[in-house]
Amino acid sequence: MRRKLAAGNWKMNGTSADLEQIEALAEAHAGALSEIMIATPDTLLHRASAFTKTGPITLGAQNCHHRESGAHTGDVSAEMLIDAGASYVILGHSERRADHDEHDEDVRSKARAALKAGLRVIICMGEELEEREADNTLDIIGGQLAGSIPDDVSGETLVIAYEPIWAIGTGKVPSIAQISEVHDFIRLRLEQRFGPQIARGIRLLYGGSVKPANAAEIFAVQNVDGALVGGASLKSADFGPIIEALDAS
Ligand SMILES: O=C(CO)COP(=O)(O)O
Repeated sequence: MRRKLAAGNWKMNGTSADLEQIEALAEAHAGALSEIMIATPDTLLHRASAFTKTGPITLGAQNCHHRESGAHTGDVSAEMLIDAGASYVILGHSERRADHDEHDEDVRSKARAALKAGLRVIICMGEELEEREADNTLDIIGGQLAGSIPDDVSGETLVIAYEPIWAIGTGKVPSIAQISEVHDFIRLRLEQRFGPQIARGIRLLYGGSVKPANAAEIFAVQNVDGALVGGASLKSADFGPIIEALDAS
């Protein structure tokens, strides 16, 4: 049985004043059935870890370097993230693919480094609007799956987030049928590559304009095991109802 995961991606938002949002979530959802992960900026990880020592909240980072250490000014290794309090790292987010020219092979080597260090990885993938309109979505996702995911994964260590680029921060959400089609396709490809036992343990998140108002409908989809939430994860008043919808699904 896969444990549901409500994952928040704070992106480049948040200073120490916002730690109270994590504190409030930890208090309000101490008994949550779902796992709750918040990927803060690296600068907040250590202080946020004070609120996540007990209870269902785990912390994550939003990127890591593919090497363990060395002369890489401005970069952060997986081991450093663990040291600061992270147990997850989000990799291959479309914003990093666009802003930092990250490609599938970069995501794959970062994922290898993260897994080796002991982080769990959330690998993101998704299509552009033109690709969706040209009916190429499954080809794009199939390519990203094959290229971004390393061989040595398990249901414990790998989470995949399907985030259509055109749905991120736009208020637009794919139809339930579209979400279902992509998630079923990802599960099938994982089964073909890793075998049914591993594939059935890997959690598949939907991401892109998830809000309290649409969460329950999305969580009712069979192969949706949770969400990767951007804007609505910044305030506990928004993220809380999403966690409750996931617990109830
Ligand atoms: O990119 C996302 C999460 O990684 C989704 O962001 P929004 O929830 O703000 O659309």
